[in-house]
Amino acid sequence: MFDAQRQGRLSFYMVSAGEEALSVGSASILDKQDVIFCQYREQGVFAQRGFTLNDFMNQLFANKLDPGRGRNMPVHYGSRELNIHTVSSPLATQIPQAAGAAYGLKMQRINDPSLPPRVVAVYFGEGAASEGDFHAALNMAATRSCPVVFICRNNGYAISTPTLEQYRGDGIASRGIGYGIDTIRVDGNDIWAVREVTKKAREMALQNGGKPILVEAMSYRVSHHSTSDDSFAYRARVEVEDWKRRDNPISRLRKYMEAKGFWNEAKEKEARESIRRDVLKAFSQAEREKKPPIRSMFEDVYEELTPELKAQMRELRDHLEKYPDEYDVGEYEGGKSSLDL
Ligand SMILES: Cc1ncc(C[n+]2csc(CCOP(=O)(O)OP(=O)(O)O)c2C)c(N)n1
Repeated sequence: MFDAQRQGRLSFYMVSAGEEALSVGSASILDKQDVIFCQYREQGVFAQRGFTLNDFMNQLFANKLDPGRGRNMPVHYGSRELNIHTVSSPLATQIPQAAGAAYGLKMQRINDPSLPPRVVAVYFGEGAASEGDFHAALNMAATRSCPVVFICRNNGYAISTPTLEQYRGDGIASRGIGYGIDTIRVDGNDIWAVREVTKKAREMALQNGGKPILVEAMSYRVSHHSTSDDSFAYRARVEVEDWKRRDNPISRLRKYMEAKGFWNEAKEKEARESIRRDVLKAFSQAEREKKPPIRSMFEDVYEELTPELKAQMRELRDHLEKYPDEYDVGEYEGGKSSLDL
């Protein structure tokens, strides 16, 4: 998808390479009923929970099958069915929202003890943890004893800011202690360690009516920050190549599986080929799909269109009729007629 952006077929993309163990490993332990808030580099969480290739592609191409109706930038996925709140760009806003959601879950269970125990898991980068929202969220979750697992992905960089310039203390973990929150730091590139820690964190978060837990998972951002970034302007190519080779969570898992006899070169080749085929199929399907109706830009704020919105819609329709050669309305579901009142 990064290459597709370079070919001009997609407006924007963010890669999560190097952080797969962290997102897939933690999500594989969480219950399907648990509520999740992501930052934007947790594709593995979505995939592990059942977000399909078509779901990813429909959002990336902002077509009519995207439940967000094409209103978000690519990579801002969300899924009501999978209990994952929609990714939101302003950094760290998801952290207090997660503390609040966890408080909500706690209150629901106090009112109705027959409800199943659930936690909230929230992911964020070490850069986002410099925002005031991070601190407000931890304090609120600690004082209100909210069942939330804060999962910090410490991947070494916040765009061009290395951790050396991000904080002077001992990373993010030491902050949890200051708020009275049980905290653990884990090797985020070891999928088994991540699973173990998430399992324990979830159990602890549900103890005694609920409490927050902070996990700091150490990893490395192998990719550029996004398609808008060239990371070799601020870090050496050799540093990235070294991390890819020496501490890649996928090759680590592969070596483990090969040693156990679960995996080999033939299986690897077959998997890579079939995954590539599936990705390209979903890609071309989503690319061909129509965009949401133009009308949808006026909808979903009010249950019914207000007189002002109707007037604006009429104005837009008149404008499109006046300049038919300037706009390609054919790529939108229903074309201009979606603007008929
Ligand atoms: C409030 C706010 N400030 C700045 C930005 C611009 N911005 C987007 S991502 C990013 C870096 C975040 O780094 P980190 O939280 O460590 O996550 P990573 O990208 O490393 O996964 C910045 C500064 C933003 N989106 N929102």
